[in-house]
Amino acid sequence: MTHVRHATKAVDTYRKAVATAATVTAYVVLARGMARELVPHDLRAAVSWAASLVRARLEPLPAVRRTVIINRADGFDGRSDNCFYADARAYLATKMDPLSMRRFCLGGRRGGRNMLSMVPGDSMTDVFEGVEFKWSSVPADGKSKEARLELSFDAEHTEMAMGRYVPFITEEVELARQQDRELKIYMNEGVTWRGIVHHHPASFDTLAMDPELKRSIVADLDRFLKRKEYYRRIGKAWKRGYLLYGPPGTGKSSLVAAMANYLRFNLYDLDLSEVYGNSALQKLLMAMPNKSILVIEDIDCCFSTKSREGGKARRTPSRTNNDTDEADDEDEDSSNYDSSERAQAGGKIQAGPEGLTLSGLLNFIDGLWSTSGEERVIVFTTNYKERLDAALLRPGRMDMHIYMGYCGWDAFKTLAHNYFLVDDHPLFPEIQGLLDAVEVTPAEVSEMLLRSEDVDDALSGLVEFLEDKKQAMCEDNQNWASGKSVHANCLPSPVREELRDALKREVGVLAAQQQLRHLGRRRLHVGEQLLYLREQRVVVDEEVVVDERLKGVPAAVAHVDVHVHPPRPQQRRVEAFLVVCREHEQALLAARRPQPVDEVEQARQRQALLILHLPRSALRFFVAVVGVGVGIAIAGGGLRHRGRLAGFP
Ligand SMILES: Nc1ncnc2c1ncn2[C@@H]1O[C@H](COP(=O)(O)OP(=O)(O)OP(=O)(O)O)[C@@H](O)[C@H]1O
Repeated sequence: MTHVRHATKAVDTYRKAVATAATVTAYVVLARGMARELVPHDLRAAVSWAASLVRARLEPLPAVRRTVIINRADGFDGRSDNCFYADARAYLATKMDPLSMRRFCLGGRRGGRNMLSMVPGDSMTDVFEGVEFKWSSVPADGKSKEARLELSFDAEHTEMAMGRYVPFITEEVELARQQDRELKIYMNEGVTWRGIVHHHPASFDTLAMDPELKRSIVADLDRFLKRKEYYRRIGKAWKRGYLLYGPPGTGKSSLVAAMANYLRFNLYDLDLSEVYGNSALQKLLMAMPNKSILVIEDIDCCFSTKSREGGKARRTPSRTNNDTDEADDEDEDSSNYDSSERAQAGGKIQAGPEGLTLSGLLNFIDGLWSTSGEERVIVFTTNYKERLDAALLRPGRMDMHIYMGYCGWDAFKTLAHNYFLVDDHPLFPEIQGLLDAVEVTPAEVSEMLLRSEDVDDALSGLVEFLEDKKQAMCEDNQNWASGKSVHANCLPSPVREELRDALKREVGVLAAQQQLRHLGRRRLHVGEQLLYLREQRVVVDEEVVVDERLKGVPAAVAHVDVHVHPPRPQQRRVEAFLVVCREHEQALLAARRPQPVDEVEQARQRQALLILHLPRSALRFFVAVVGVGVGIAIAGGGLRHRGRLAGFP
């Protein structure tokens, strides 16, 4: 019943509404007819004009548009290229979505990729800060022989378009170009830089290190990039310094490469032993462009202690700290060096005002770079921070000190992910426990992971390696305590340091370093393997990356094994084998086999002479192309064969 009552009520309401509408319409028609009849035509026209005036006031005006024409060729002569045309095309290519376009052009390679572009006659819209900008590709016509781009927008946004949008496009494209460009690494040769393409794959993703530290480095680099105005305002050169320190093989060079890849800056690897004086250094530094990274590796080896202590007896950087010790020994025992070596060394060792000290170098960099150039990063690396000059460690000198340490759990997980894309594995807990117990470098772990493509095999191999290391460490600790022979790498760090110093002091390992320096080698990984201290005989195997830059060239990475046999200080003998490894493993073995001393001596002397007289580039060529697979022996007091020396009293 209620339902029927509701329906009847609705029908009544509807009827009333229809009747009212009909009445209103009838009145309007009637009023219109009467107005037409009664109101004079002029009055009606005046009312209509007034109404249109009010309407025009209330309605918005159609927007005035501005159009910017961007020709392919430049303004006046029409012969040079218009840079902004290329920028705009590159920018639009990144904004085009092929899925939403009916047709588009493909071509004009950039950074090894094909670029999309509009078909002449088509247009697209880009939105910047909420404002629409219309881009059209206009075909050639009577006005212009070449197709052009047109950018149109509402006139009220003209200021924004020219002041922000156009510069934004240029900056974006410049940034993308930087990302696309091939990076280079430059080495100093005389007073010039020589560059080769730098394809180091290291990135912050692949770098195995403490994640917090990694984040802080990236944040620091980002902040540095953004602070152009800040540096200008405080009147300082726009540069940032990083000191990387830690044991060999912990990723210092990899971090430098990751920085270069992240910033897209070229690397300038300064070998101070090749710099003959202040003016040469000045020329080199001045020749470095903006957006570059200056790297000086093993900075602790570049300056003598005396120069560090106040410059009383300054020398050029070609001598190492360690050399200094040796030099002191030389005073006691000048028979250690023959006159030709002395002459050779003398080519670079000059006392006096021309010599560089570390603080001098730093001031030089500050001075030169504050007057010219900007956006530079400077990186020093060292294995021994404690040996560094106070000038370098002074607050404000190097902006960030970064310790690259042994492989921890987080670092291992990064490596495992890099090599096998695994984030978990049944062997992980065991590995974690072992990593807590032994000191192992990321380089050692990487090497173990590289040994097999099968994750189970590789991780089992790593577990075995770590267990051996742990075992050796325990044994060596016991041996060390009871005065027996030791495996130095497995000793606790302080003891190892002590040993290293003792080794240097007692047996002059650095005689070997001095020799190796003449081979143009870059870095020395001191990895003492066996110390038979009680027998007063030391065998040191030093692995030397002859030249980091040769990586990637087949057979370019070499080992130098240095064997020091020091019965008495004045009878030191140093033997160095420079052996191209990997593909030439056989040659390495052959070179180690006992051979008649005379033959070996002659052959090696020839090679040594050849190498000593070759410039670095030729040395690299020699090593890389000819593939020197045999050892080069150099002895402190003459060349000798290992077999003979092993029996030295
Ligand atoms: N932290 C790391 N992350 C990833 N890989 C690493 C790391 N450390 C070392 N490696 C691996 O070991 C190799 C050697 O490392 P790298 O040359 O960077 O060490 P380093 O600390 O610079 O050594 P050195 O002090 O002897 O110059 C690298 O090519 C890389 O494969």
